[in-house]
Amino acid sequence: MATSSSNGDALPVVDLSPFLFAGDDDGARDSATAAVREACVSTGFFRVVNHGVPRELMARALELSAAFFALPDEEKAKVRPAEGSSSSPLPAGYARQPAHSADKNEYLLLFNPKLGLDLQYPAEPAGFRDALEECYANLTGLGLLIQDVLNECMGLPPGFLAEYNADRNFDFLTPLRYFPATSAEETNGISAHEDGNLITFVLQDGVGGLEVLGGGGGWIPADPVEGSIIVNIGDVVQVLSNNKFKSATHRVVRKPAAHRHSLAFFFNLHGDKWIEPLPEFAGNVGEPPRYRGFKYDEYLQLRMRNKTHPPSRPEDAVDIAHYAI
Ligand SMILES: O=C(O)CCC(=O)C(=O)O
Ligand SMILES: [Fe+2]
Repeated sequence: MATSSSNGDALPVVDLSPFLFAGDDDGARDSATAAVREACVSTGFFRVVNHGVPRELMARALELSAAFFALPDEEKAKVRPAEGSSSSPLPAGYARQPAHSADKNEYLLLFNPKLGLDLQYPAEPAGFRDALEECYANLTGLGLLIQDVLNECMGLPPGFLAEYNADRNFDFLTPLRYFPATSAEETNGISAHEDGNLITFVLQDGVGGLEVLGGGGGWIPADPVEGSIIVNIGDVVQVLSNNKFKSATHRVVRKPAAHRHSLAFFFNLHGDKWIEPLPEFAGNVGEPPRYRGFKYDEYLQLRMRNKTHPPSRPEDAVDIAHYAI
């Protein structure tokens, strides 16, 4: 079976084995592709299994991440390239959300290890850096695979997205730690948002709290299922598809008495790329474009400003509606 909705799982589940192992018939690929398409036009959120990323690596990376975030603040603060010393697309390394932010988490922002940026990867705990680099490589491979599936779902010429999004230097990996909820009212871990990139992968520990906004307006839990990876579609795909494919609205609700750890990987477009609805979803089908064109880096910087200088009113944060026509 290519797809299933396993017992009690609120998310569509897509089995990627037909794409990874030779010998599978086209029918299994077609039904997995159809399941991805259905998820993309409804919520932009699904779960993948048999994705090829080793279970052992996922568990090891999350465990070492918990050990890193348990280090004293002054140790964590060392994992930060000096201001102006680095050429990363966004500020790399360790950061904690500002105290006045509604988001209650701390994170590492890690770019392609091949960029050779000093001090963005932690030296402690032992083995963490290796695990992160392995995750980076594995999740890049998964991004390339899902991108090809999306290309098919969108009915684009073969290899179109792979060529449009061929540069891998703006992808980033973020280990995150959410603080335990302190009261029944104070549970926000990450406010409802959409991701700016193409495709996001989330690996999570057993605590739970990630939720996606369903078509009917209710929040659907993306419960932890060992070995599975959560996939969500981001703004780049929503703009290219002229709103046909949804950039998933999601949030993290904090639980009492437990830190939550996750690893999110953002398969992303290079900042120099121009982005606007593709003719296949606009002019060619008689639809007006729903977004004006923009250089992607402008949007990335505006989004980072939301984090470093959170506006006092959440509705003033810049999101993709900024470019809507
Ligand atoms: O930690 C998670 O589960 C999700 C993180 C997230 O949505 C983000 O960093 O954009
Ligand atoms: Fe997100």
